[in-house]
Amino acid sequence: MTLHLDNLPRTIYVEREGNKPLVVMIDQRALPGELLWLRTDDWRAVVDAVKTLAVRGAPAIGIAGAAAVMLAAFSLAEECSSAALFAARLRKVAASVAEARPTAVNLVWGVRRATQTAARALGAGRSTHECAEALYGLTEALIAEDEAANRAIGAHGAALLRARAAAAGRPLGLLTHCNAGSLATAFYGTALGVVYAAAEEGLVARVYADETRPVGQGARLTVWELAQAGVPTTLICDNMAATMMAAGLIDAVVVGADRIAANGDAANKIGTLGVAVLARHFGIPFYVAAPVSTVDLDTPDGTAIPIEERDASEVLPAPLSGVSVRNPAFDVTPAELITAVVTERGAVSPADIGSFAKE
Ligand SMILES: CSC[C@H]1O[C@H](OP(=O)(O)O)[C@H](O)[C@@H]1O
Repeated sequence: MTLHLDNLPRTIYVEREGNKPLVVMIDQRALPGELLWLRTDDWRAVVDAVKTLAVRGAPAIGIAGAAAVMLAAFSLAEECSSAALFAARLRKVAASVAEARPTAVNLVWGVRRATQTAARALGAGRSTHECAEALYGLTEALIAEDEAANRAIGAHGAALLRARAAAAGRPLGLLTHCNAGSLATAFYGTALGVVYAAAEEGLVARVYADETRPVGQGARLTVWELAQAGVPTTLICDNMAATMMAAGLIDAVVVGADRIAANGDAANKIGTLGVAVLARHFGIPFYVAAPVSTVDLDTPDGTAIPIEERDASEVLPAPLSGVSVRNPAFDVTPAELITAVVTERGAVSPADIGSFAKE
């Protein structure tokens, strides 16, 4: 299968306009209709983009978190008369950025990478402007690190699917939920990174993409991304997954994750748990693809993962009197329903993810 990954735009990156740093992000709210870009030097605009899902996906919002702290550092270096005041105000901004969305641990991880870099720079006697420049360098490094991790995840995931395709004697039908693709990362994607790597080996016959209500990351983002890349794709409603599995069309499920607890329980887009239960019923392997930065050793199990409750209007745009709405943006798949977690370091049983991530 000839892929066209060069058709995929980069999701988030940084650039200079003169000396001014800019964060450039695809505004994913406009896809698939329009490819629009947000370009800003204001950290508050980056936080708003995360909150409004203009930029979304665990690794992508981790990078956005670090980038927002970086933009704040450049502004504060101009405003603050002392390093102490700069440090205090940067810490306050960082805390605000980290609160933008609660479930994906990558956001806190990205902000922490930035605050640690800033503390090291200031501790080494660097100026506040030099500290801001160090954060710009960090943001570029995180973007490169993320893409490299995604390509490694893809390779490890393709190895698993190679064995499945060999056993089946044919290319595979895969199901995915939400968007854990290039659009959810700096580039290439995690679950879709596995798809791309496997597709390049001729291991993929077709991807079945859940529409993923209520925000439609599958219907708006995944099918657009896979079509751009040239992967045969079928869009299905979320309530069709069982029928596709019963018809023997699905050989494996590959999804992303927003936070993986120390015991291997994994939080991902709402609806993932249902897919995992169905996969278990039909004897279909269920893979979670995520970088090690998505593993949160401070969260012992899935019950401790904070689940974002988003606005009711995403589910019911016109409120009905007497009708309440729930809109949890994520659910938690227990480790026992996960066949393997595929990371950049390799594939591992979810039960072993804690020790694996510590290495
Ligand atoms: C590669 S992780 C992507 C992950 O993030 C999505 O959530 P959201 O679109 O709300 O940021 C979804 O859970 C994906 O699996």
